[in-house]
Amino acid sequence: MTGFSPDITERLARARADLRMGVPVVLDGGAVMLAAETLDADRLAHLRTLGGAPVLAITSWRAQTLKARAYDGDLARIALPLDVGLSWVRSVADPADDLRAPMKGPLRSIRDGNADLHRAAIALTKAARLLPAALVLAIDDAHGFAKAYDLTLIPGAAALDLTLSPLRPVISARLPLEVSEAGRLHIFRPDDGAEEHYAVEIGQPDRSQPVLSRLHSACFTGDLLGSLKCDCGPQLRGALAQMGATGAGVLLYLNQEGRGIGLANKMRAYSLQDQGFDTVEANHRLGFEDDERDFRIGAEILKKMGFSAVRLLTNNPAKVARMESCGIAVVERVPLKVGENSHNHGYLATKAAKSGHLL
Ligand SMILES: Nc1nc2c(ncn2[C@@H]2O[C@H](COP(=O)(O)OP(=O)(O)OP(=O)(O)O)[C@@H](O)[C@H]2O)c(=O)[nH]1
Ligand SMILES: [Zn+2]
Repeated sequence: MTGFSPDITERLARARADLRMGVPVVLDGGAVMLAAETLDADRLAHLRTLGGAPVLAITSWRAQTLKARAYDGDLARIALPLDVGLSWVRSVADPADDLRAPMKGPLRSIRDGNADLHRAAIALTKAARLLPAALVLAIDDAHGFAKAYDLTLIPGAAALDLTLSPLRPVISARLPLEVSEAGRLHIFRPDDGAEEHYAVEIGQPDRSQPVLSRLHSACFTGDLLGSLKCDCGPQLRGALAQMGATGAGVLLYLNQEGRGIGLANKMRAYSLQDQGFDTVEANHRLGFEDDERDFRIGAEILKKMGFSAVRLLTNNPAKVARMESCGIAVVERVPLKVGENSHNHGYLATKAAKSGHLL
């Protein structure tokens, strides 16, 4: 019982908002962190006055591109040299200028300190949809430090805890659509203050039978702008059309833009793709996994709506496996091959070759 005080989930939501503004966050367990992307000169100067040995925590993907050592598996910790400023931090975190100015180093990786706290710091920057890089300084008295500077304090372990925030149905209303007049839009809101997700229900699907279903990940560029770089827009409309034609279905619109890295990072990935990297390489150069989505959200919404079995519209076998592992039976994979063009041909081929998508 915390009464008026924010619980851990709510503190994490605050921490994400703080990091997006450039405000430091304190990790219980002994560290203060700042997101590399939103760091400014003033706060970097302040960090310097605190003494100690700040490190820039990056993922091993990013370290690989920078040819820096990653001693902790998925994590690399780079010592912050004494004589560097904001532009050094930015250039380690952001691959935009890698090709133009490849030398950031030599970068000295460290082995000491609490690796889990550094991991938590990176997880928080990802959750804030920023570049996955955090400046971290060990401190002795986390509680006192947070109080002195009026900073959000979170248990470091909470950022590493992958439990799914509960999702609550907010409202649903009738929504006649071009594909079917019997449409209904449901809104689901996570307790942790993150993005809402939507379910479009077509007709009145029988809850005791497998429902024709699509888990669609948000793609602002494809869904709304008609981008030719991917196949999302035609897949969205194609899935709805099939549901309309058969009279029943449920399309989940999951706000996990850019396979979970956010629109700004997706545009960074597009910019790298213009330099010749493919969709998977671009994610890795930025420091991300190739897919950062959490499909438990989709499974949770289906269960909340009373569905336990689906005929899943997808070309992605990993999606099928993740639904099954979350307790949703996928009785059939229904292929959804639409929207191939000369611009997205390479993208679709890369997904087939590297991500296991079926052509
Ligand atoms: N990071 C990144 N995300 C992309 C890129 N192109 C599209 N996306 C995002 O990828 C998501 C769509 O995922 P896809 O990999 O196309 O397809 P899928 O959902 O895995 O599989 P299907 O069910 O077959 O469509 C959307 O969130 C898009 O915003 C890209 O080049 N980089
Ligand atoms: Zn897309």
